[in-house]
Amino acid sequence: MKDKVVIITGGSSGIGYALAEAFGANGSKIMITGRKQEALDEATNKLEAKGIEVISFQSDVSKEEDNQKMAEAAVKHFGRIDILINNAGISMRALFSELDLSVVKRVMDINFYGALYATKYCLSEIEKNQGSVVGISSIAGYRGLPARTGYSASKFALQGFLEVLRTEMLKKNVHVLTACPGFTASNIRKSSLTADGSHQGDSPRKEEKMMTAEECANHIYKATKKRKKFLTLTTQGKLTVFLNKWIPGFMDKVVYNVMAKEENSPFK
Ligand SMILES: NC(=O)c1ccc[n+]([C@@H]2O[C@H](COP(=O)([O-])OP(=O)(O)OC[C@H]3O[C@@H](n4cnc5c(N)ncnc54)[C@H](O)[C@@H]3O)[C@@H](O)[C@H]2O)c1
Repeated sequence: MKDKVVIITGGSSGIGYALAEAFGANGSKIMITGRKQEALDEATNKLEAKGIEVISFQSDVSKEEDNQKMAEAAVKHFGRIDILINNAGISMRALFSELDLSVVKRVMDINFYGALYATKYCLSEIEKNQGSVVGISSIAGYRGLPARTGYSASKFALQGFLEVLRTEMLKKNVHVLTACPGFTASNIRKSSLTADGSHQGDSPRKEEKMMTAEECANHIYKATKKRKKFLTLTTQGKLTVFLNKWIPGFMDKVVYNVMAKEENSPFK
């Protein structure tokens, strides 16, 4: 991974920031992107203090033109792109019957279209270098989670896109990884959108009991290095994917009961 140029969207916090640390610690050159320059500056300073070669680029993944500019800026600065990690994402939590449809659109624009745009503008460079496209999906991209219609739909769509890309790139030796973390401690649940599009504010789950962002990033780093096609994390996540394939009706009940136990569950 030494000297590989890695773009990480949404790289100023959570799993994205931990990925910047993991790749950077192994000698990769990093570009982190995000919407807020202040958060990017703070993350860049912390990474530089660890001896990591890093630049930031202010960009909203849901805006196609920002992704084109991002790819151009990476090539201008580093001369190449080897790995794109489509990490930027948001979540939502509300029953579909109560949900303002603009929330689903916002989630799709970031989680699905954001990855599509970023990949579109980085792909020719990645092809030249026989590099990698990594998509950070979720267990929710294999098994729909109640009160997460928009989120699950965006991750199912992402996985469909990645599967086709992987197949199209077979003879070009471009590696495509679909990475599916399970519950990982981060801000994603606090910033989740509610039925009317406002932020949830609190996590409904015990974040301290989850995998850390650093552990998650290390798994993704290793899977990228080994050019694995799939990474499914946590025993609970693997079991969910496996059982859902064979007994989806039974899993409806299991998943309903698990999600209904969350704090302030919309089912109550
Ligand atoms: N934390 C989990 O439990 C979990 C589980 C499975 C998958 N994931 C996925 O991991 C990825 C990272 O999430 P996280 O848990 O680290 O949460 P996080 O909220 O810490 O990170 C998400 C990052 O994306 C950025 N972002 C959001 N909208 C953006 C936009 N329009 N343009 C650019 N950047 C934007 C945020 O600012 C943030 O830096 C997401 O794709 C998420 O769906 C997380």
